[in-house]
Amino acid sequence: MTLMFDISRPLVTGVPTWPGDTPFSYEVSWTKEQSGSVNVGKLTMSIHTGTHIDAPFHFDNEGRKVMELDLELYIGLARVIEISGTSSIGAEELKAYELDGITRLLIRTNSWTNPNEFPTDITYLRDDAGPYLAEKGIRLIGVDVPSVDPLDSKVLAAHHTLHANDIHILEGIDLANIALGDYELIALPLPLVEADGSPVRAVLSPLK
Ligand SMILES: Nc1ccccc1C(=O)C[C@H](N)C(=O)O
Ligand SMILES: [Zn+2]
Ligand SMILES: [Zn+2]
Repeated sequence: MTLMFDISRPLVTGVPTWPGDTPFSYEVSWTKEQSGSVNVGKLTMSIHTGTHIDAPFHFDNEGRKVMELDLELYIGLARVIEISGTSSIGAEELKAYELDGITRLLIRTNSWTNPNEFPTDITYLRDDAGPYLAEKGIRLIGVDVPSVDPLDSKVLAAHHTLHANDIHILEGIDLANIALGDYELIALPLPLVEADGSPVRAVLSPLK
């Protein structure tokens, strides 16, 4: 039996976006009747909608763009852990978890409680999370919230410290129905050459 768990948030009209950011829209801009053969869709969205990855260019003008990222980090063994009921996560909380040999870590914070609304308060990563995770060999961090920083942060300390420690960022995954443990993750970004991030279809498969 091949099981695959979809941990992506559906992209649909009305999906929550960052306050002030571009609303998501899909429309058939050229109908089958008009074209004579096919329906042709048009997509308008902020890249930071739903389940997506950030490229360093998102928070650093000199940073790498999507096509320059390490593709192999978005496929492979990932561990899903839960750290909930805390307003932030740093080395202290992370120390409780066995992370040896783990490259990709997905954290269920359970702090985005209503998926139909943009959250007002989320569990974020503190400055010492990046260095601690890097020391453990983590290269990709995934969270079930729209940001690794506080929603009102302008300095984006977690984004910067994760990047400085060579850790790639995956945001907005949906881990609500996923049992904790190890999986094969696939969350490939689109080949957007100039982009600051990319929507991803993120899935977890049980290990064989
Ligand atoms: N889209 C935005 C609009 C305004 C201010 C921030 C954002 C963000 O996307 C930041 C967030 N940390 C993110 O990486 O998704
Ligand atoms: Zn983002
Ligand atoms: Zn981000």
